[in-house]
Amino acid sequence: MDNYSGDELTRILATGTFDILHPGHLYYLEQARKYGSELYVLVARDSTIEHKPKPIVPEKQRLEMVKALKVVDHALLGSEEDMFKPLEEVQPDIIVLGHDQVFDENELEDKLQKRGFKTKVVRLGKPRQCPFCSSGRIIKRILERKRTEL
Ligand SMILES: Cc1cc2nc3c(=O)[nH]c(=O)nc-3n(C[C@H](O)[C@H](O)[C@H](O)COP(=O)(O)O)c2cc1C
Ligand SMILES: Nc1ncnc2c1ncn2[C@@H]1O[C@H](COP(=O)(O)OP(=O)(O)OP(=O)(O)O)[C@@H](O)[C@H]1O
Repeated sequence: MDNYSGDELTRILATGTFDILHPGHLYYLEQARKYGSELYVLVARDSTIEHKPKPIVPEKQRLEMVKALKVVDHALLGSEEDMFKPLEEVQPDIIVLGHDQVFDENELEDKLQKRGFKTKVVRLGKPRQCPFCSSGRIIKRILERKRTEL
């Protein structure tokens, strides 16, 4: 899809954990913002994160930091029970998935349709490459540094 250039309001939704912010997150959000005129960011709840280690930073603090980013128009915490519930409030036109997010875009679009949403789903391509553009890698680095100090 081309970058957004129209006059109408197009709501974009980006999602993620955003534990320990880094430039990769910024890059993702800036790329997502290009698809529309208003960027909503849904921050995952501590209790729902099961595909990787639980975040270090608690959900309210992760939300506060995401909200403060210039590229973000609105940020909210997700639901603990039903991932489609917050979408009733946001009503996104487009959901932008990051390069490595665990959802299949066609499957997600089908599920959204079944729930009555006309939302499109797009997936971004290449990630931003930098040594610490990953929360997991930052944590690993801290642990290595501490281990050598012992
Ligand atoms: C459309 C959509 C809705 C989501 N809704 C919720 C939600 O309500 N609550 C939640 O905790 N996570 C929700 N998530 C999942 C997370 O925001 C996040 O994408 C997922 O945990 C993968 O995280 P990661 O990319 O940071 O690894 C949703 C994801 C998508 C794509
Ligand atoms: N380096 C990067 N370049 C582009 N997008 C990124 C990058 N790092 C994270 N993202 C995107 O940011 C969103 C939130 O990512 P997430 O919170 O999982 O961070 P992460 O650094 O990838 O975490 P982890 O290292 O624990 O996997 C996802 O959509 C993810 O694809």
